Amino acid sequence: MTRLLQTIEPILWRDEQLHLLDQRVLPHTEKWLTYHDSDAVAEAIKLMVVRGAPAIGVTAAYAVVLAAREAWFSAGENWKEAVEPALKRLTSSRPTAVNLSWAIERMKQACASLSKYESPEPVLLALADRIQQEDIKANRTMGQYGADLLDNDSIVLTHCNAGALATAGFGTALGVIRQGFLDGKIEHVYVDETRPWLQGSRLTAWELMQEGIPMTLQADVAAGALMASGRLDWVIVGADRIASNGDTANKIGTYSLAVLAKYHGVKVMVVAPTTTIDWLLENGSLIPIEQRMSSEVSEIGGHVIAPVEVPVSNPAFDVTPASLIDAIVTEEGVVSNPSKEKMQQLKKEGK
Ligand SMILES: CSC[C@H]1O[C@H](OP(=O)(O)O)[C@H](O)[C@@H]1O
Repeated sequence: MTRLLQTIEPILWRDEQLHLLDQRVLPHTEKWLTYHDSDAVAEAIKLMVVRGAPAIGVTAAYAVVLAAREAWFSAGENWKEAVEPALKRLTSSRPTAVNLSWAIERMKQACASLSKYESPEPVLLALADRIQQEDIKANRTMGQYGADLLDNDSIVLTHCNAGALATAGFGTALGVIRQGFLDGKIEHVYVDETRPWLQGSRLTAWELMQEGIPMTLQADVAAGALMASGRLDWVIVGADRIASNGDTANKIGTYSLAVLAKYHGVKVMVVAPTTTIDWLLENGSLIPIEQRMSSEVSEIGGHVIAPVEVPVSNPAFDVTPASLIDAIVTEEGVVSNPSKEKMQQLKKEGK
């Protein structure tokens, strides 16, 4: 029987405020932070209190509600002009995940349709709630689409965290792994620790262990040897921005996994809602790659591990060309061996 898993939901709107599960201190501390100011939410996104492309988008939608409330109280009928600067600051909080700008744009379109003489909050809150529920629904749909691609007794590897914590709930890559496990198709999951921010060891391991899904944590650098062993069937990952030809930006290290997978005959599955697809981008070379602070590499848990003032490069994402991807799973359907033509077909026909 398929149990409908009630997974954690890291974003909650309650008592007219936004509550975020602080993912910087998981797995050993479960701490919720409360926000009533959109600039504080922008800072929370930048600092990765909340992270993961879809989760960032849902969070931004609620931050627009907070910004519009403030604009209405401060500027009254001029709230539409007054809200603009806060939305710009929200949009610039992280550059790669297109879900962020997509959600803010969708909320802005709603603002444009509202009367300037009434508080925008009720309508905007209803839309933010809808965006949150749409994400969970999409994740469950993708979970089944992706699980249907798996053979029985599949052994899979995942990188970073594309789980319930990276979304409004259930997860994208982990949604496929959850549904695959529920369908009896997952024998084992290998979890890359995912340096430098350790989303794998701190977040993905936590999610899978809570649900009793058999997994093993490994150092990122162990992935090649695992593939060489011949044991691995799939690499299953999320995405932060997918170009119109299928090139995919995801956590740094994904490209390396895809090259290794091609060499070892392991299949690569990208799982992402269509809100992650940037139809305006010709290819992946145009995806902005976030450069994050040096201390994420030179320190662990606040302990300095490298020489003081060591020069650091810390790109948060890399781009995997569509040619190295076997399947892009969306809530509108699966694109096998993605190409510009096949992505256009998805856009036109959907599922
Ligand atoms: C559900 S996709 C999540 C996606 O976002 C992660 O990046 P970050 O933790 O920096 O927000 C990673 O790329 C995941 O695949």
